[in-house]
Amino acid sequence: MTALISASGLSVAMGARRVLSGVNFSIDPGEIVTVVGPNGSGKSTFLRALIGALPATSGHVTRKADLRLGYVPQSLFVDPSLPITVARFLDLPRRQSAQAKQRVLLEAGVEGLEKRQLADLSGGQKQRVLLARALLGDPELLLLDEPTQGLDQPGSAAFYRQIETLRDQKGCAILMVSHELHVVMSASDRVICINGHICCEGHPEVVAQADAYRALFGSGTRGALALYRHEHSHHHHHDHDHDHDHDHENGQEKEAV
Ligand SMILES: Nc1ncnc2c1ncn2[C@@H]1O[C@H](COP(=O)(O)OP(=O)(O)OP(=O)(O)O)[C@@H](O)[C@H]1O
Repeated sequence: MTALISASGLSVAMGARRVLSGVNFSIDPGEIVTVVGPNGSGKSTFLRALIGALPATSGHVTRKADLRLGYVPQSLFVDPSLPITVARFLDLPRRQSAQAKQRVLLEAGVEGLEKRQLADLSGGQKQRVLLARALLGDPELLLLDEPTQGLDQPGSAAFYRQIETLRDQKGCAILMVSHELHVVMSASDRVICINGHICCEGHPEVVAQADAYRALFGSGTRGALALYRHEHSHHHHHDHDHDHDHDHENGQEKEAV
């Protein structure tokens, strides 16, 4: 399988300060990868370097030719004194057909919102409209930088379920940054923990138990992780022989490094 993006020995400096060092990474079609790490650990820098918005100071990044990217920002501020409907918003910067708008709103889980004022939507609806906009270009890779900021935990969990459904239906790969480890991890095939370099990576279960991860985030997230699974009625067994009530959980395991 050809990777959509890969990085090898990627280092990025901001002025005199090295923000990322020696990062090796790749994401394949259809994969969901979540990047976690403390504040200021280089997560946004990593995303920006991967898409070519920031130059590598050493190492290199390779992107599939003509890679179709969709980007979902953290949040959207809408000035209530500037009325704009959802449909008009989706027409920026390029006019879209009514069918295209209908399709992406449906895919993002907010069908029928075309005529609503953006300013009147709930936080969760706004995030889904941003997601819908990112889907207009039929992306092979969706990048999300803390896409659920301001949503409560059930709202975030619902958003991540939507992301998973999208991947299952459209086969697009997802690369996202999130602070909400406990909510997002179950939706990920792979988690990358960054703190200036990759501290550990692998299947969510493996990362949650890795020493480097625990040193950064403590061990408290295990319980919350289990809680989230419970909501999904996932059943997990460490030998992975019996846990197939949901088949998206069967991603391969990598050893933590
Ligand atoms: N334009 C810039 N000029 C100088 N330093 C920068 C610049 N952008 C980011 N940095 C520094 O690089 C480091 C990594 O920033 P980055 O935004 O990648 O971290 P992050 O992990 O995304 O943080 P957060 O979780 O707080 O969003 C930080 O110390 C930040 O201060």
